[in-house]
Amino acid sequence: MNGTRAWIVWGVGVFAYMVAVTQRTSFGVAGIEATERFSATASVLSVFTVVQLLVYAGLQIPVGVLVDRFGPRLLIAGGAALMLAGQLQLAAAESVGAGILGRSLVGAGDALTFISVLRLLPAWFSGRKIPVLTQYTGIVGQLGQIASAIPFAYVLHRFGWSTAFVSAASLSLLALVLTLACVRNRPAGGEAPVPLPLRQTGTSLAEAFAQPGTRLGMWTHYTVQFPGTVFVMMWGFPYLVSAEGVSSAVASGLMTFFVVVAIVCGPWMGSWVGRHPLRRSTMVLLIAGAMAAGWAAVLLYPGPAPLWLLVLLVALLAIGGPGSMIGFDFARTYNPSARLGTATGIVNIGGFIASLVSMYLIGVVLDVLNSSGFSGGNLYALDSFRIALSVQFAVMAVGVAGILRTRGQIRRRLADEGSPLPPLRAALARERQRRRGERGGPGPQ
Ligand SMILES: N[C@@H](Cc1c[nH]cn1)C(=O)NCC(=O)O
Repeated sequence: MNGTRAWIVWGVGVFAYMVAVTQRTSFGVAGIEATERFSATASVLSVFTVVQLLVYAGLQIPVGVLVDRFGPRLLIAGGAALMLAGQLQLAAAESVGAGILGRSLVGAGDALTFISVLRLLPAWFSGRKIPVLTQYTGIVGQLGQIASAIPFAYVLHRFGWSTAFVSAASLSLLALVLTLACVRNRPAGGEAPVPLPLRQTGTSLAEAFAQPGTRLGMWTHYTVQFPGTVFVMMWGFPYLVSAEGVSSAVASGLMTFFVVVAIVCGPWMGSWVGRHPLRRSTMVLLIAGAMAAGWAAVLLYPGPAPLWLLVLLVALLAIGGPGSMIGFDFARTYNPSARLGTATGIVNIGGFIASLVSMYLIGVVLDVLNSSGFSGGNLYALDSFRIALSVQFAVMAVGVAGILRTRGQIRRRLADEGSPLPPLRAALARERQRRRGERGGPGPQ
């Protein structure tokens, strides 16, 4: 199944996703210009991002249902068309309302893209390649963030607002044309999943949600995706610069390091998941524990944290991106192909809901501490951030509880079906023997 054609289809799909990430992150780069163009305060500007993320999260389940019904090609093309329209609208917008309309269109187009690209994988590839390619899809997509941080920012500063957003829009036009020309839902002669009658769509959604594997995927995505998203999309920069006292250049360097770590870890995690499908949730819990330990170390450090500790924190937060992709692997392995898009949509909501809730709560706590006088007039004081960022432990605890509950349900089902999960110690011993065997040592006794 994995011929040249499959690589072309996946390559174009990933390009479309990378362009979606560029459009998603382009507005963040243009914050200062946006303040001037729309004569808006910081909180009005944050509405642009919140609305965009709300549209994105709100559309995940409808998009999942649509991708099962109409196939990924139409949705990836539709996503590119919406983002093209959104960025052109933003290029011309001169009022806050017109700008928010543009960002909403971008959020909607973005929502259509990622789960549709993931939906191409089981149609064009097989076996252990799928978790690895799932990781690569996420990784290559993140390069879109670099495209908005460097070339988009250059065009914005050199040629101005409208030229920059029209240039960004042209990337979506290219993605649209390439998708229509190269992407097919499945190989020629491949079996098309029988589309469900419309009235069964609700049943399929309920069945996807009732499957504990889907909910395990959703809680996985919820638990390990949000700390990195909150850091990169909203609070990381003000925290590093205003509270920890690092320079803007160092803060930018740490943000770039974040992308690099996610890129380096993804393939390794994909192949690990392919080899240990029964230990995926353990890996997720380890990642969550490491992220919580990283934040605890930084927040409890007396005074500003040393740079090495901030570097370690950023590395741990970055691992959450590839870690959250394990959630999609749960959706794929526990659902039949006909409702895979729906299940993927449910999973993808998790991390974005947790991110929105955390971003909002951190802002509220900072505001309350400032208006009570605790912050001494500095909204972004280190001690205020220590308290506000601790909100994330509570959000994460909810996710960990969800993971433990759903994985317990799955394990009980496996035991009832007569194939209980072997203890972790036995699995690790088997893995050691396998490695010894690979190195030419004595094989299993
Ligand atoms: N977890 C992210 C993608 C990712 C992969 N590696 C680092 N980040 C995710 O869920 N993405 C959904 C999307 O639409 O981007």
